[in-house]
Amino acid sequence: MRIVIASDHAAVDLRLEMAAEARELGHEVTDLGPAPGEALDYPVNGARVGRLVAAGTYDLGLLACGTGVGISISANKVPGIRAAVCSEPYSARLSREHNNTNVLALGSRVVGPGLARMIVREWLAAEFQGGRHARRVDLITQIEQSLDATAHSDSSH
Ligand SMILES: O=C(CO)[C@H](O)[C@H](O)[C@H](O)COP(=O)(O)O
Repeated sequence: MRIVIASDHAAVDLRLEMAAEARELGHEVTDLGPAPGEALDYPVNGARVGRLVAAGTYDLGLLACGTGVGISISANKVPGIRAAVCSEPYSARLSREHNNTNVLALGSRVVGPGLARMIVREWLAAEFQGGRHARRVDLITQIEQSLDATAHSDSSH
C-alpha cells in the first residue's frame, strides 16, 4: 500500500521507527518529516497527511506526536479521515476492522519503539469487516456531512 507518514518535532525517532516497520512489511512509504531538530507544530502535519489520504494520493496515513492526541485531532478535522490514536495492538486492529480507520497515530511519550512497531504491524494487517460496521461508519460520514442522521437512527443491534 501507499503510505504517507509525518510527525511533529516530539516524535521524530518514533516516526522513523514506524516508517521502517511499514517498509519492512513491503509498503511504499513517503515521509513528510520533520527532520531531526526542526520544530514543527503537530496540526500542520496532521492536516497534511489527512488531506493527502482524503484525496486518495495515499491509501493510509501514519502520524506521531508526543501523545498522538493533537496530531490525530488535527487529521480528523479533514473530511473523510478516520484517525485513531492507539497505544496497544488490540485497539489498532479493531479500529481498522470496525471503524475503517485510514490514519493511525501514536505517541512517542507513550509507547516505546518495539510496541510501536507491533501496533503498526497489527493495524496494517487488519482489514475492514464491513457488514454492520459499514452502517456505523456511514453514520459517522453523515455526521461529518451535517446530515444529522444520528438524531433519527435506529441504534439497535
Ligand atoms: O500535541 C501533543 C499532545 O497531543 C503532542 O504531545 C505534542 O507533541 C506536544 O504538545 C509537543 O510539545 P513540546 O513542548 O513542543 O515538545
